[in-house]
Parts: sequence; C-alpha cells; structure tokens
Amino acid sequence: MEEYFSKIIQAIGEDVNREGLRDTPKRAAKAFKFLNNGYEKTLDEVLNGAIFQADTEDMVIVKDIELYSLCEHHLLPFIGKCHIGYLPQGKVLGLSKLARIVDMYGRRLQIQEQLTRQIATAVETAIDARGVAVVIEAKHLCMMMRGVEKQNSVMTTSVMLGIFREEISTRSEFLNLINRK
Ligand SMILES: Nc1nc2c(ncn2[C@@H]2O[C@H](COP(=O)(O)OP(=O)(O)OP(=O)(O)O)[C@@H](O)[C@H]2O)c(=O)[nH]1
Ligand SMILES: [Zn+2]
Repeated sequence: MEEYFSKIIQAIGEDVNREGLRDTPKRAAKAFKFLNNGYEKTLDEVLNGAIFQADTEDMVIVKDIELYSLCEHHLLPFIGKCHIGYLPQGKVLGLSKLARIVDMYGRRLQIQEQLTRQIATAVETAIDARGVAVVIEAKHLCMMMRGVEKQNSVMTTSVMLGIFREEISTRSEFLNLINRK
C-alpha cells in the first residue's frame, strides 16, 4: 500500500522525495489501514461474549455514538452520530459493544444506508432482540470539500426492525428519546 500511495503522490505532481513527504506513503498506508480495520473483525470478536441475561423487556437506547466512515464512492470521510435503540427479550448487550459494532462496520468502505442496516442487523442477531432501531446523521466530505460543495446538508438514515417497524408508538418513543420527531 505504501508503494501505491507513493505513486498517487507522484501522480498529483508532487516530489515524493522532498523532506516533508519522505515518510508520507508509510504514514498514509498505516492511517488508511486503521480507517479500514473493520474488515479484520468479526461480530463475535467484537462482542467478546458480553451478552448478559437480564429480566427486562424495556427499551435500551444509546445515542450520539460518534461515527467515522469512508464513502465507497470517493474514499472520503463521512462523519456523524449514530443512535441505537433495542427492545430486549431476556438478553442485553454490554454497553460499549454497541459503539464497537458501530466502529466495526464504520471502519470499512460504506454507503450510509448499508452501514445503518448492518448495525441494526448485528444488534438484532447478537441478542435476538424484539426490535432494533438505528438512526445515523452524517455529513459527507465528498459533498462538502468537492462535488456540489454543500456545507450544511446532513444525511439521515434509519432502519427499524421488529417492533420498531410494526408499532408506531414504540418507534415514536425511540424518536422522542433521541430528540427527533
Ligand atoms: N446514497 C448515498 N450516496 C452517497 C453516499 N456517499 C456518497 N454518495 C453519493 O454517491 C454519488 C456518486 O455519484 P457519481 O455521479 O457517480 O460521482 P461524482 O461525479 O463524483 O458525483 P458528485 O458527488 O455529484 O460530483 C454522489 O451522488 C454522492 O453524493 C452515501 O452514503 N449514500
Ligand atoms: Zn462520496
């Protein structure tokens, strides 16, 4: 990957041998690998067994989980927040694991719609939840730094599974609690 970054830097007309750029291909490769390290993980590894029996069927919400991903069209970042809610039936997830699921799928080449669905499906599968709701609000640098150059548009995607899809009142409770109507 280092070699390829070196070629890209040359292709934009830069001198890869100048002092400031000498280690850049190596650094860029390391950074790019980190930003895509979600491919090296599986759901089981990420959850690490942190699934707990709990005698509850009430809604669990974790909101404002920071999200960083790369759009698969331009390899530019999209950045935002992810809100997750679920209705358990006897099993709950370790709190940090929701954020780890977001990172695992976020650190891959993505479109926001697919990322939202993958997170929802992972939570549903992990704890056999009665329902899962995921909302992502993000700004896409490919729309800000280039292309249409719109600085203030936010893309919102949502995936509602199970009871969140079937019952308007459950969906509304979730949307109210994350402050979106
Ligand atoms: N639906 C969706 N579209 C995305 C996402 N990230 C980037 N895009 C869009 O992917 C599209 C790619 O369009 P193309 O016309 O093939 O590429 P382009 O010429 O670079 O497009 P512009 O961005 O309009 O300049 C653009 O409309 C992007 O805004 C995403 O997460 N979801
Ligand atoms: Zn893009």
